[in-house]
Amino acid sequence: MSTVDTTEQSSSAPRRGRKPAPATTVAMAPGAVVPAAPPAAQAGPEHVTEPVAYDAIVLAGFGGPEGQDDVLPFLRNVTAGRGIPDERLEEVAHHYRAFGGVSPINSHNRQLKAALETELAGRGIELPIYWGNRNWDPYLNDALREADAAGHRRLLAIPTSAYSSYSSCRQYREDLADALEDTGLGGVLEVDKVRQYFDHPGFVAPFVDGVAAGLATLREHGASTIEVLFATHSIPMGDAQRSGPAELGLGDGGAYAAQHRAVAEVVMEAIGEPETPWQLVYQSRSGPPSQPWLEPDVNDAIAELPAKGVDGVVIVPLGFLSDHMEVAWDLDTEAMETAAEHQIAAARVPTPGIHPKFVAGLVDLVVERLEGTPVAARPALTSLGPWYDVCRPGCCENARRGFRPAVAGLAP
Ligand SMILES: CC1=C(CCC(=O)O)c2cc3nc(cc4[nH]c(cc5[nH]c(cc1n2)c(C)c5CCC(=O)O)c(CCC(=O)O)c4C)C(CCC(=O)O)=C3C
Ligand SMILES: [Fe+2]
Repeated sequence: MSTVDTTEQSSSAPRRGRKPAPATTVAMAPGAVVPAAPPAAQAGPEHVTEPVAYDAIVLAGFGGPEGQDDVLPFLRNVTAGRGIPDERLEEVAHHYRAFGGVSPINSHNRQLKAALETELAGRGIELPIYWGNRNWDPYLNDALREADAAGHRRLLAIPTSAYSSYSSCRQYREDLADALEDTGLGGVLEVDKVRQYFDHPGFVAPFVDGVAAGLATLREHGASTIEVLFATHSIPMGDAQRSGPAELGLGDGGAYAAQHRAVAEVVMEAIGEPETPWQLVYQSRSGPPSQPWLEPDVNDAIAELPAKGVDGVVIVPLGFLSDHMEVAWDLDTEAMETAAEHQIAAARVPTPGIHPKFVAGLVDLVVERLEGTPVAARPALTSLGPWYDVCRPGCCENARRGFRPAVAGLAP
């Protein structure tokens, strides 16, 4: 039994025991486009192809506690109005308490902001970045007030979330609309957002490096039959079905699951191992047991591996940008324990973090909107993208909460 954590492995670490990546990785180069049949990629009002003179960027984060006293107030913010019982909050608080009440997420976003500033400066783009969170200090309200005080008027938001769903897209749009309302800046500032970037080469490239390195590490440690588990946040089935615009008809898991599956497929192709078994699994489920959420859970999937003759698992945090609490607890603590229990060697792939290609990719997304890049010239590695700049009415709506105003949406 061995548990190998590749967390610290940098993308530039030598990949021993692998032949050079095959030609398919060429598709990872920024600028490469997969022009395949696009349900979403057709030019229309959802894509803005006029240049816009944005004068600042808002980095819109989730937020996390930075000490034991922050933990419960933070959790109350996250679950505000959702009737999540205190027992459940205590359960989650325990994850944070085990780490001194500090989520690494804010420090990651500070690093990302600094890396983006360096990248922008290096390209001669003079756009300041204001960082604000949905659930903790500094809040989106603070970011908007700061941008306004500095005289900015047209803001482009970069949410720290790559996929479509209520929690990963619309809720950021709604909270930005709330922040405009709260600060009284609704008529003063205009806030757009970059498209969801699940299939942007800059987001995908770090996972390609990481999965290749994870497989190599496990093989070096003697694993012979390996399965790759692409893990993302579970969400309620109803949210999944409503993720993305209904018109796309992407089936039970909606755009959310379809986007993850498509990216996972691209990653396996890019490392030249389309035949290596993989599956999409889910983590961090909450909510009452009576409510169906996306499955299987990562731990259940790991428990099934020995019966399939699998002795190594690569765990890919495909749904996340940084090693925050959902990664540190649910994957590095729980899933690693499950793997050890079942005598499966496990390697956890790094999140994009501040990988230079990821940072450059986010700046590419900003440039795309500054220049109004034609849809056909926008890089996207799956046939689902390039995703919308502006969401259709009802896109990613939350059935439980009903309609709330949101920025970056088409008028109903
Ligand atoms: C899709 C998705 C992402 C990915 C997109 C993105 O990154 O935005 C994400 C990220 C995150 N989720 C986080 C934390 C939490 N999420 C919760 C609750 C929930 N998340 C949901 C979904 C997602 N969540 C859902 C459907 C709920 C149930 C509540 C509801 O019905 O809407 C709760 C409440 C307690 C609980 O219910 O477990 C907490 C504390 C943190 C911060 C980690 C840190 O502090 O380091 C991050 C980055
Ligand atoms: Fe969450």
